Amino acid sequence: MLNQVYRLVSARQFESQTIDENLTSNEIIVRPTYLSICKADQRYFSGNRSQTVLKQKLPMALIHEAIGTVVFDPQNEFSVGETVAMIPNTPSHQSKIVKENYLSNNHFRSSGYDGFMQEYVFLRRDRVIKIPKEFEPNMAAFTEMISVGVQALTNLKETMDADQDIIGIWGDGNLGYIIASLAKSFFPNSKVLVFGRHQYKLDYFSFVDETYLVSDIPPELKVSHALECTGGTGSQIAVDQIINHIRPMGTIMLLGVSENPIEINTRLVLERGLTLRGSSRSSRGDFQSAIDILAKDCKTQDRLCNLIGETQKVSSIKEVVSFFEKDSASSWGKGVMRWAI
Ligand SMILES: NC(=O)C1=CN([C@@H]2O[C@H](COP(=O)(O)OP(=O)(O)OC[C@H]3O[C@@H](n4cnc5c(N)ncnc54)[C@H](OP(=O)(O)O)[C@@H]3O)[C@@H](O)[C@H]2O)C=CC1
Ligand SMILES: O=C(CO)[C@H](O)[C@H](O)COP(=O)(O)O
Ligand SMILES: [Zn+2]
Repeated sequence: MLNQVYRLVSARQFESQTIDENLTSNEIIVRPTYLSICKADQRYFSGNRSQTVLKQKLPMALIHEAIGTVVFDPQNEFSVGETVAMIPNTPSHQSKIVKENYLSNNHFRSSGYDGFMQEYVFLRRDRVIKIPKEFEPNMAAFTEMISVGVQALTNLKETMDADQDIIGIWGDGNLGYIIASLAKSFFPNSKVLVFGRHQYKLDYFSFVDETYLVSDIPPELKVSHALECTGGTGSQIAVDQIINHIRPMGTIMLLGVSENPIEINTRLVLERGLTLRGSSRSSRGDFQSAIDILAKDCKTQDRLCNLIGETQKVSSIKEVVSFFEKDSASSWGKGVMRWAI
């Protein structure tokens, strides 16, 4: 079957390319409906990656956060028209030790492999997951990012010591907001504190116990454990501040993606017996947990709806380009495209 794939060929330039795809019985066909933009997509779109990486990964269809409707399932496990989230991570083997999102030869869509900016997406059936009908579709579009939050909080739970008093989240953007929204589901008895750079963003976090501007943290304030959700050069400053505000033997979960290596004060990491653990992407299990948490908890669903930023129906490549630009200039929330190409 001929399919149209909308690939980024160079910064700010997409091209429609026709590919011939054959469906195997283990695959289903999904028509994308709502596509949410991740910072990783923005870095490719704006050419904010090294020339070597761009040369290696482009042309490539962007977007790894999306829902769609089932068009065809040769095994009739999914009904036609059913809404599903698509899982970008496609592992080729399993391991009893390594989680599927850390396996070395897995394929991650929109990071070296075509993402969801396609007319139809052909996926292995274990790479789709049913979305409850009552979920707001713009919010459901960023289920992948919510599942990243589930993965990080699960990793933190696995690693942290018995002190669960105070969880600190550095970063007042999308990822910080998602993790703050999920934190009480994982640590109901912990205080949740958010540290950010902008008061107007911190105002969205009204449901957490305390928020602080990073320029104004009381010197004596200490957290038990911390999650770094800043990225870029902000990561170095955030990690340094966390090291100075974390109790001995605390765990720091690192989530922010930095283009260049950052410096870490290892002397203090050693002295304080800290654990630094990276958390990247998510597994099918994290998608299911994210959906289960939201299905049981309307408050968290409503909070995550407050993260919906710019939304727009897009019917042409020209509209996609202007939507990426609008999303990049937006001061709050996740940009979501209603896919009509
Ligand atoms: N590990 C994973 O699997 C994933 C990682 N990411 C990565 O996470 C990072 C954050 O993404 P996202 O939330 O969408 O981005 P946002 O830009 O929405 O959020 C980052 C926020 O952190 C603020 N910030 C910057 N420096 C600091 C600091 N030192 N202390 C506290 N806050 C700070 C930023 O302010 P300002 O704008 O002023 O800099 C911004 O408000 C990105 O690098 C992204 O690629 C995203 C998804 C999954
Ligand atoms: O957003 C993410 C997961 O949701 C990751 O940050 C993203 O996969 C990083 O990919 P890349 O190496 O291509 O920047
Ligand atoms: Zn992402």
